[in-house]
Amino acid sequence: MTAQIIDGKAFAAQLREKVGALAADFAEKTGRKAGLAVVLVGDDPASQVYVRSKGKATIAANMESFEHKLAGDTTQEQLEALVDKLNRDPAVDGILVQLPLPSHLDEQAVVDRISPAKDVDGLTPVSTGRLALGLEGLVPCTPLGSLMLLKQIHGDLSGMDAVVVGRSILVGKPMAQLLLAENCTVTIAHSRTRNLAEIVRGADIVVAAVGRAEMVQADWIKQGATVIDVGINRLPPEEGKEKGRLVGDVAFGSASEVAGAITPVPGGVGPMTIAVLLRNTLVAAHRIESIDLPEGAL
Ligand SMILES: NC(=O)C1=CN([C@@H]2O[C@H](COP(=O)(O)OP(=O)(O)OC[C@H]3O[C@@H](n4cnc5c(N)ncnc54)[C@H](OP(=O)(O)O)[C@@H]3O)[C@@H](O)[C@H]2O)C=CC1
Ligand SMILES: Nc1nc(=O)c2c([nH]1)NC[C@@H]1CN(c3ccc(C(=O)N[C@@H](CCC(=O)O)C(=O)O)cc3)C=[N+]21
Repeated sequence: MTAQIIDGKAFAAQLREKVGALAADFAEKTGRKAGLAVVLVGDDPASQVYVRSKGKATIAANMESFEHKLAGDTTQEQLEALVDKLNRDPAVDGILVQLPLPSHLDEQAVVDRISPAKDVDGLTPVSTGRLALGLEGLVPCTPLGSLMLLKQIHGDLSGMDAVVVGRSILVGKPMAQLLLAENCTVTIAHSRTRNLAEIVRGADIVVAAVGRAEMVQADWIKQGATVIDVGINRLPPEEGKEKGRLVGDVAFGSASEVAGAITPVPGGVGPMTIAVLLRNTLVAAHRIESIDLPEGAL
C-alpha cells in the first residue's frame, strides 16, 4: 500500500481564494487594503524560498505587501527601529520578521518588540501565552496550516498519539500546543531525545520539524500513520545544475510505502504556511479596524 499524498498546494489554493474574497470586502469597507510587512535580514536559504513565494500570493489575495530586505550586518538598533516604524504604520496590519536572524542579533528582543496586534506569525509572548492558555489569538502559520491538513484527513484527532520532532518557538512548540488542544496525547522530541526512532514508531501522527534533510526514516513510521513533513532543506546541486532539490525532513520515497498519508516537499506544508499567513493578516486587519469577520468564514 502506498500512502495518500496530502495535497497541501491544492488545499492552500482554496484557503487563499477565500481569504482573497474577504480581503476584497475588507478593502471596500475600509477604503484600504490589508497590509503585510515582511522583514528579511541576511540570506537564510529557507527564508529566501519563503520570501519568493509570499510576495506574489499577498498581492493575488488583494492585500498589500511591503518587503524589507536588510543586509546581513544590520544592527540590533536598526532592526528594532524598523519594527517600531512598522508598529506605527497604519498601512501595516501584519509584521513578519523572518527567522533565523543572523547570530549577532537578539531574536527574542526583536520579536518582543512586534505589536501583538500585528503579530501574524504568533511569536510574541502575548500570542504564545494566549495559545498556551487556550485563548483565541494569532497562531503560528506553519503549525496552524499543518493542523488544518490533519483535520481534513482525520476529522476528529481526539485520543490520537502524536509525536512532534522539534521544539522551536516557530514550529515544534506551537504544533504541540495545537495537537494538545485537539485532545491528542502529545510527545515532543528534540536533539537530546533518546531512542527517537522508537518514540516516532509509537505515533499515529508524526510532525517532523527538525531542519535535517530526510532524517526521519521509513522504519521509524508506524504502518498507516499520518506524516506531516515541515522541513525545507536545499540539497547540494547535482552536476551541471545551479540549484539543489528541495527536500523535507522525512525520507519521502520510502516513508510513503509505510505511512497512511504524508505531505510532500514541495507542495505540502509550505503552501499552507503562506495561505495561513494571509489569513492571519486578514484577521489582524479586521481586529485593528474593529470589524467582525463573517462567522466561521476561515
Ligand atoms: N514548511 C514551512 O512552512 C516551514 C518550514 N520550516 C522548516 O522546518 C524545519 C524546522 O524549522 P525550525 O523549527 O524553525 O528549526 P529550528 O532549527 O529552530 O529547530 C529545530 C528543532 O529540531 C531539533 N533537532 C535538531 N537536530 C535533531 C536531531 N538530530 N534529532 C532530533 N531533533 C533534532 C532541535 O532540537 P533542540 O531544541 O534540542 O536544539 C530543535 O528543537 C527547517 O527545515 C525549516 O526550514 C520552518 C518554518 C516553516
Ligand atoms: N518568522 C518566520 N516565519 C516563518 O514561517 C518562516 C520563517 N520565519 N523563516 C523561514 C521559514 C521557512 N518557511 C517557508 C514557508 C513556505 C515555503 C514554501 O512555500 N515552500 C514551497 C516551495 C516553493 C519553491 O519551490 O520555491 C513548498 O514547500 O511547496 C517554504 C518555507 C517559513 N518560515
